[in-house]
Amino acid sequence: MIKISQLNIRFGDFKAVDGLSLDIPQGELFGFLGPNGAGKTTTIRALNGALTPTSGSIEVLGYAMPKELQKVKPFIGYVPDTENHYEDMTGHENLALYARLYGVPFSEIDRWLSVLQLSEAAHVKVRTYSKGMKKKLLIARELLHAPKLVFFDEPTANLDAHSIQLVRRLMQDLAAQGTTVFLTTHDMEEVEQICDRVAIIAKGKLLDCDTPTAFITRHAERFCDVQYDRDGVMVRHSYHLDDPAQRAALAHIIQTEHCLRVHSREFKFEDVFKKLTGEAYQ
Ligand SMILES: Nc1ncnc2c1ncn2[C@@H]1O[C@H](COP(=O)(O)OP(=O)(O)OP(=O)(O)O)[C@@H](O)[C@H]1O
Repeated sequence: MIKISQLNIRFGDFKAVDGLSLDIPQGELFGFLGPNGAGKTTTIRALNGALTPTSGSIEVLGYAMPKELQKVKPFIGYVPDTENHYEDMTGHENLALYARLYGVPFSEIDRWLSVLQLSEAAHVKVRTYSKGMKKKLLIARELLHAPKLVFFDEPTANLDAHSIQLVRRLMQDLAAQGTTVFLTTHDMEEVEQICDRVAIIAKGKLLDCDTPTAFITRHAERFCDVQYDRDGVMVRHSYHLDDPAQRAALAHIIQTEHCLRVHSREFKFEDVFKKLTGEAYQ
């Protein structure tokens, strides 16, 4: 579905993407993560054919990019992180423009407005829409032509809790139906909740690629926090459970001290991300 081999993208002397290789099968909900400036948007632009790589190769749906962009374009949806609607037109009119462009029946407009819970606002000018409504209209627009691959750039930023759940479920449904979902997000809870596989990049380089669970298992640092009362003074201490000496020290404290609290720390995907991208866990 997507095959990236040894991708390099330079801006002058600056390497924005550095030797990136990825293989993403059809129907996968793939998370593409990295700190600010890591090279995510640059990579997505190359995958969309908006930018020609310095070297390396990209294949999307079996077509070479950017050479065969026109052939692959009808099968791709791209939900950018900023809206670009015609504000003086209604939501329905905005979608109608795209429906005509892609030869999609108008019944699909009503269906997608309903899926994104925008039916009531269908005939209201987009100018009056809230930020969240504009984002949802953007998603409806990019799904209208039933693409086989959809790029979502921060789709749940600025959405309320209800809409976040709606959009996350929608991405999961799309993947379950065989659409490949390429998701960029800074929301680590989202990644843990919905992604099948995740790639983390930093400074243009791939750090690791796997399932969220495998990331946690491989990179987890296990800590136990203890509080005990020693002669009327509250002592707090953390033990690294991967260190045999600290495990023994913890066992000793539990046996000999009056422990008030023994608490193993939860290691989340966010902690893995921070660890891999340079922010220490402790
Ligand atoms: N057209 C350009 N010319 C020069 N440098 C660029 C250009 N586009 C991007 N860059 C640089 O490439 C690097 C990667 O940028 P990119 O936008 O891909 O990062 P990102 O991972 O999407 O970041 P964010 O999470 O902040 O959106 C940055 O240092 C950016 O300044």
